[in-house]
Amino acid sequence: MPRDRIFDTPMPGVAPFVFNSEVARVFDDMADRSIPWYRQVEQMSASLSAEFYQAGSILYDLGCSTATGTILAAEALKAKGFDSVSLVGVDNSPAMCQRAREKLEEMYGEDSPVVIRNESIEDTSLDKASVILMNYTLQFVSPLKREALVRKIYESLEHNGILIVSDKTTQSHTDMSRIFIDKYYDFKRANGYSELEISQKREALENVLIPYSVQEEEALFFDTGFASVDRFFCWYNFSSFICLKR
Ligand SMILES: C[S@@+](CC[C@H](N)C(=O)[O-])C[C@H]1O[C@@H](n2cnc3c(N)ncnc32)[C@H](O)[C@@H]1O
Ligand SMILES: O=C(O)C(=O)C[C@]1(C(=O)O)C=C[C@@H](O)C=C1
Repeated sequence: MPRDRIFDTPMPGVAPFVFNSEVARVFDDMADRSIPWYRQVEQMSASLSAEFYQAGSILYDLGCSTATGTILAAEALKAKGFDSVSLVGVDNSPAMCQRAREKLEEMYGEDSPVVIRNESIEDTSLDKASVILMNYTLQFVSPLKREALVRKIYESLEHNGILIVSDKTTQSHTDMSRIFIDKYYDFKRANGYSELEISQKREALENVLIPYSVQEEEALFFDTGFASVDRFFCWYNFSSFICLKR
């Protein structure tokens, strides 16, 4: 797996973070070293997906990147005993879609249960959806567009369908946000990122990754109409939610 060294040389002016080919090439390592308990959260998302997937329906993975979570979900559905499963990964980065298709080809050859769409999640159609995954992606959608997007997701879901969302969050008080962010930077240091990498990435993500508080995120899902909204994972400034439509 190629190592993420994107921010390890001094940059005179740090450009806003984009999911380009440079990022796509190292994304799996970046996610492993930058997202707390990344593989476990993806596995938990896959396992919950298998509980709620309905035969004949489609699982969507919005902002699928290199399809790591999509593949885990496909495997969890198959392990649950569904004869035929259908999954759609959506990402607006051509480089991410290309990497996702390469991984799917390696894993399944001609028989992939996953189709990758290079589209924006705002525009993509979500027919026959029983499970929608949106891990670490809503935080990159403009706050002005989040409500409309979650409404579209809610309306697309079948009865008893679920939305799973993971995001970086702020806390209910700025002092606590600061402490949690410090803990997060300790985590990055422990995973081999230097002070330069941490500070340049922080600059690149400013106004690109816009976190909501846990309360704002929960309110967004409840206000859209979800019958239940529960956190199934929390680590300092990262949370994962499962939202059920009744
Ligand atoms: C942090 S990554 C998501 C990781 C992935 N869900 C996982 O769990 O491994 C965010 C992804 O969302 C995609 N993305 C951001 N905004 C998008 C949009 N409006 N439409 C489609 N994809 C989007 C980016 O290209 C990127 O690949
Ligand atoms: O906030 C940071 O510094 C991060 O690196 C987090 C984060 C994320 O949560 O999506 C940002 C970009 C990459 O996609 C991987 C990790």
